[in-house]
Amino acid sequence: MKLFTVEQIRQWDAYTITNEPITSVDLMERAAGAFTEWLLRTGLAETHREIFILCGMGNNGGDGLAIARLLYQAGYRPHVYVIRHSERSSDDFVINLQRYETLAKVQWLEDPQTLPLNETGVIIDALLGSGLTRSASGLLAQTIKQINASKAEVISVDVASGLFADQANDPDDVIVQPTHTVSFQIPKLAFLQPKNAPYVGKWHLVDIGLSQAYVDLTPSPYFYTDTRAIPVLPDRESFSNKGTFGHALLMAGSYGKIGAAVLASRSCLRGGVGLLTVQVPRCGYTIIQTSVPEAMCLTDEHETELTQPNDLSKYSAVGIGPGMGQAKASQQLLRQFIAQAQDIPCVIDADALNILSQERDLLEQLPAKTILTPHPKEFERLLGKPWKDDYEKLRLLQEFSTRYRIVVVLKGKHTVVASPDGEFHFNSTGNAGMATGGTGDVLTGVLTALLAQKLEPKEAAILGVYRHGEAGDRAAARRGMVALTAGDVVDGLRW
Ligand SMILES: NC(=O)C1=CN([C@@H]2O[C@H](COP(=O)(O)OP(=O)(O)OC[C@H]3O[C@@H](n4cnc5c(N)ncnc54)[C@H](OP(=O)(O)O)[C@@H]3O)[C@@H](O)[C@H]2O)[C@H](O)CC1
Ligand SMILES: [K+]
Repeated sequence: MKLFTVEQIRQWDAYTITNEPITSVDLMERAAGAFTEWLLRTGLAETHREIFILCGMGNNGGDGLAIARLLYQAGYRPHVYVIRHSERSSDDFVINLQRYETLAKVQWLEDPQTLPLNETGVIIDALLGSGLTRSASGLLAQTIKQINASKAEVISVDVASGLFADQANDPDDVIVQPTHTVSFQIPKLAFLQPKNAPYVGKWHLVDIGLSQAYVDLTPSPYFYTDTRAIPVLPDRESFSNKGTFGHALLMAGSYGKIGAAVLASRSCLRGGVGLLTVQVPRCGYTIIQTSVPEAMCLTDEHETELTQPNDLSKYSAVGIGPGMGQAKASQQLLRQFIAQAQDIPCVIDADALNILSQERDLLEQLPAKTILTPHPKEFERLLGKPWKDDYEKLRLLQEFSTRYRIVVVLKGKHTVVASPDGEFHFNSTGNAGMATGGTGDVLTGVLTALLAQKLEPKEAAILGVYRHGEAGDRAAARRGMVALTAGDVVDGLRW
């Protein structure tokens, strides 16, 4: 799914109004109808619950008033408040105010302290939406503080009031902290940024029928990987043999961390590779041979560390780094590996990334088909500097990916795949149970398997990250997030 900036969403609105055609107030009616249907379907607005609808004077407030009317017509009796936060009001706000007032009165809120909010009620937050132009202050900020203090269930319309939909907020901004955000048509970029988690809650999309033609015509670097957008593996022909699906090499493990090599190997096999060779230090030989009998084991001459370069020419892809440690000899090995692997697709992870951060000249020499898989701390080390906010992080990520012509998988709740063509693909699968040791090694194995099957690095990264998260979701469904281990993620892989 393509994602847009606030300015593009405004143009999308206008394009739909002109080309469908539909009047803007009817489009608002459609948005309010979709929100109300969601609300009634979820049972969050049961009849015994008090419903408070807090409206601004722009189109987000207009949505709030239209929702109030639809609920009223469905038999509910919401308390509707309007806040005078601006000199101006939008035309569709005015129309919807008049329509509501044919049924009941609204209250113009003068003093937020008087709001009778309580924890058994449900608050519909329609103060401000994507039209936010500055941080909330004054009466608006006081109202938002009251909402957050109420402990009521809060449902934000389109976007939490006070949250910028496509740029960073200041750390001390006052922003609604909703339980749910019900957003129109597409997730806003803000929903995918880690620092915004408290200002999004669980987010849901409702379809308001904005023009598909506009989506097709409008370029954007931002994408959300949902089921409709994942790349596919080629079909397995009935005459294929194990050679068809590539021969992968994993270089992983050190004394005390052979488990990382085991996990990456198991997931590489579940990723569909034809043949797998695992290079581990001597101490890992028996472990690999007994716990991953499907793999061939290549033992390093060193007892506890990876040190030995080997002939890479027979491998279709290599994954290097899980559990590898950062011993001097392993640093030298990585240097030799990079020099040798120029024509081989490879995944560089974990300790190998930390070695790259220290030996920065190696970044300039990375093979053309490289995927790096840092978590935020590792990426910060690779950059050599921290970022100011999540959006600056994305800019730096894009610069980094373009400069070194590599795909970077930045791991997190919405893992983002950045590619040298400037695109960002945010992942939609996975869960907090996966924040546990070894899940990164599992991802490295999967990505190596996909590269070995000749997927391009960008497609391999988007698909592998998606399936890895999906496997984690299966594991969480079976065991719960607390009990989830990296091995369960391997078991959850399906294609
Ligand atoms: N395509 C869609 O998704 C549709 C969205 N709809 C809804 O419309 C809003 C966006 O509406 P818009 O009128 O553009 O913006 P807001 O309602 O968010 O804001 C209105 C005005 O508020 C003023 N403003 C902005 N920031 C502040 C602030 N910090 N303090 C006080 N006032 C503020 C500003 O006006 P000024 O002239 O005062 O600057 C804004 O213009 C979207 O989120 C959806 O809910 C449609 O209903 C359907 C299609
Ligand atoms: K809102």
